[in-house]
Order: sequence, then C-alpha cells, then structure tokens
Amino acid sequence: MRTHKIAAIPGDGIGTEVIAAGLEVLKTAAARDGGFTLDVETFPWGTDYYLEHGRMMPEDALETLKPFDAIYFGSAGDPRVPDHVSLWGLRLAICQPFDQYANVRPARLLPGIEGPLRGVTDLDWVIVRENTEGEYAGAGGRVHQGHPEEVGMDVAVFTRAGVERVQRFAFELARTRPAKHLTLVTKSNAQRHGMVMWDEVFAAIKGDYPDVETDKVLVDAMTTRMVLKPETLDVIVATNLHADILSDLAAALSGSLGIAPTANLNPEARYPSMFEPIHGSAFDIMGQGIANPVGAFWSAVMMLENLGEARAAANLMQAIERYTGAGEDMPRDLGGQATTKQVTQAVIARLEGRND
Ligand SMILES: NC(=O)c1ccc[n+]([C@@H]2O[C@H](COP(=O)([O-])OP(=O)(O)OC[C@H]3O[C@@H](n4cnc5c(N)ncnc54)[C@H](O)[C@@H]3O)[C@@H](O)[C@H]2O)c1
Ligand SMILES: O=C(O)[C@@H](O)[C@@H](O)C(=O)O
Ligand SMILES: [K+]
Ligand SMILES: [Mn+2]
Repeated sequence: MRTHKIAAIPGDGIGTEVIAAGLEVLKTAAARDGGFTLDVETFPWGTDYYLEHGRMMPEDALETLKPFDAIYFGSAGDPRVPDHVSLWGLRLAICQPFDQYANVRPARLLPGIEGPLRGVTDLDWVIVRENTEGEYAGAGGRVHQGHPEEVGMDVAVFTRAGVERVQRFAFELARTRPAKHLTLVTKSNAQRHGMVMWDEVFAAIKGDYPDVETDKVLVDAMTTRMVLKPETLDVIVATNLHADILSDLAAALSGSLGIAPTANLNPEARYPSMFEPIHGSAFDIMGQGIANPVGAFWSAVMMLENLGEARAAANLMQAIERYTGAGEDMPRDLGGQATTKQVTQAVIARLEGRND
C-alpha cells in the first residue's frame, strides 16, 4: 500500500472550513481507491498562531514541511492582522523558498454550472502564473517613513531563468491539451524593461514547440477577450500579479471564485508542491459554514494527480461533477442555499457510489 504524507495548513477564515471539508473528502477518496493511504498532519499556523507567537508559522516550518509529499493549504488572511503580514508570513513564505514557480489555475465550466456569460458553454482554460518573482519579488522599500517626502517602492524583478522556466512549463502543458494553444499575457507597451524581456524570451523559445500555436495579448485587452471571446483561449501564461488578477476573473466567468483550484508546483519535485483553492479567507462569510468547498475539492484532485494517484483523482473529479450536474441545491455563491457540510456530504455520497 502506498502512503503519501500530507501537511495540511488550513490557515485563516474559510480556509479552515474548506480544508476540513477537503480532508474528509480525501479520506473517502483514499478509502474507496484502496491502493494508498494519506498520512495527514495538520499544522495550526496562521493568524491565531501569529497573535500568540508573533509569526505566522514557526521559524523551522520549512524544515518541518520539507519531508512531506504535498501541502494542502487553505488561506492566509485575517482582519486582525494586515494582509501583507499574513500573506508574506505564510503563503509566500512557502511558495518562494520551495521554488513553487509554476502556479497552475484551471478554469472550466463544470456540468450544471452556468457562468455569467450568455450562451457560453465551453470555457476551458488553464492559467499558468509565474509564482516566485515578478511583481511579488518582494524587492523595494519605504524611505522617509511617516514624513511628507515618504517614498514607497515595489520593484518587479524578472530574471531570464525565471521567465524561461515558467514559459517552458506552459508550453509543455499546452502541448498535452487538444487545442495546443498558448497565449502570452504581457504589458510590454508600458513596462519597457522586464516585460520586454518576458516577450523576448517567449519569442526565443517558441520555436522549440512547433506543435503549439501561440499569440500575445496585452493584459488590459486580455480582460475583454476573456469576457467576449472566451473560446479563443486555452493555456495562458502570465506574470505573478497579472495572473493573480486574471485568475479571479476566470473563476467568476466559470461560475464562482469558490470553485477555482490551484497547484503551486515545484515541477522538479525538489520541494513539496502546495495545493489550495485560489480564493482567500472571505471575511464576509467566515465562520458561517456556508463557504463553497468545491475549490478545495478540485485542488485535492490536483494534489492526487501530483501524487501519482490518477485513478483516485479522476474519481474525485467525477464525484464533484456528478454533484454539480445533478441539479441539487448549490452553495450560496452559486445561487443556492447548501452549506459547506451539505456540499461535502453530496460529493462523498457520489464517491461512495450513492446518489448516482
Ligand atoms: N492564497 C491565499 O492565501 C489568499 C488568496 C486570496 C486572498 N487572500 C486573503 O484573504 C483575505 C480576503 O481577501 P479577498 O476578500 O480579497 O478575497 P476572498 O477570495 O477571500 O473573497 C472575495 C469574495 O469571494 C467570496 N468567496 C471567496 N471564496 C469563497 C467560497 N469558497 N465560497 C463562497 N464565497 C467565496 C468571498 O465571500 C468574498 O465576497 C485577505 O486577507 C487576502 O489577503 C489569501
Ligand atoms: O496574490 C496572492 O498570492 C494571494 O493573495 C492570492 O490572491 C492568491 O491568488 O494566491
Ligand atoms: K487560498
Ligand atoms: Mn488571488
């Protein structure tokens, strides 16, 4: 029997609610599969930990996480602590040192879910977000703090190696999909250094993937293309910040932010990869038991795929799609009344072969 060691970090807000639900679903998925077990350890890191210890996670957290096969993450962010402290103290403090440079964000209209776009039925994209540098490099600073001449700088850092590896990852991914199409998102009209290099690297490597059709679009125009011509997009590669913004839009266009999953991958597997819904702590609904757990479930599918459990991953995805396609009560973000618990039970029922 294979055993996979999973570090669960529910974090803050609805992160704790959807990860608890996701762990239940994963337990059922493993039991139904019978070929593997998940050895899950849950770490109580996040804002409560911060308020007690002055840090979002312990000093040796990365050493603790390193031996795990995967990390299952909820959200970092709580109204009691500034957002930049929580994000930099937890999510980015794991993604960056673990070199999880390829952030993969699928967006697809699941059965039974109607997106906000009239007449659109075949939205199926994967956004590849650069996940270690760019606008999130953390370079910059504040000078003359509190004085009238104060300066605040966030410097975007693009390295040729960092750009090339994530773009090659996106080409390889595009190659595995029926449409074999890759769109480069850029802003090289206004940002004339890093973004121009970003475009140049793309132009230089695309010849290595003659089977992949490409195009290039400025990020502002990309927003309208996603809304008006969604069928022209397949795989999309974008910088850390651009892809962060576009992926929330993609999630909304495919029904709701509550559905969308993500994998923070270290493709070479030198470090564990991390799987999380793309949404955050949802201050407005936290603690109410009404968060949509589907994004956390779909992220669990991506985690199972990454662990080599393709059959269990496919079964879990099918269980999710059977639920969304069944015309049962949906969670509130999708216009229904179902609670997190009810959605979880509905998906577990499908996994167990009930309610088919
Ligand atoms: N990866 C992460 O850890 C991550 C991601 C995004 C935001 N955040 C943090 O979360 C906090 C809140 O950020 P925000 O409000 O910009 O974004 P958010 O994703 O938390 O919420 C945006 C809106 O979407 C709704 N929503 C999100 N997920 C949902 C779900 N599963 N079910 C139903 N509705 C859902 C929320 O109720 C809210 O109205 C901030 O501290 C932010 O920094 C963390
Ligand atoms: O930008 C981030 O990294 C987070 O705030 C979050 O929005 C995400 O998408 O991971
Ligand atoms: K998240
Ligand atoms: Mn985001």
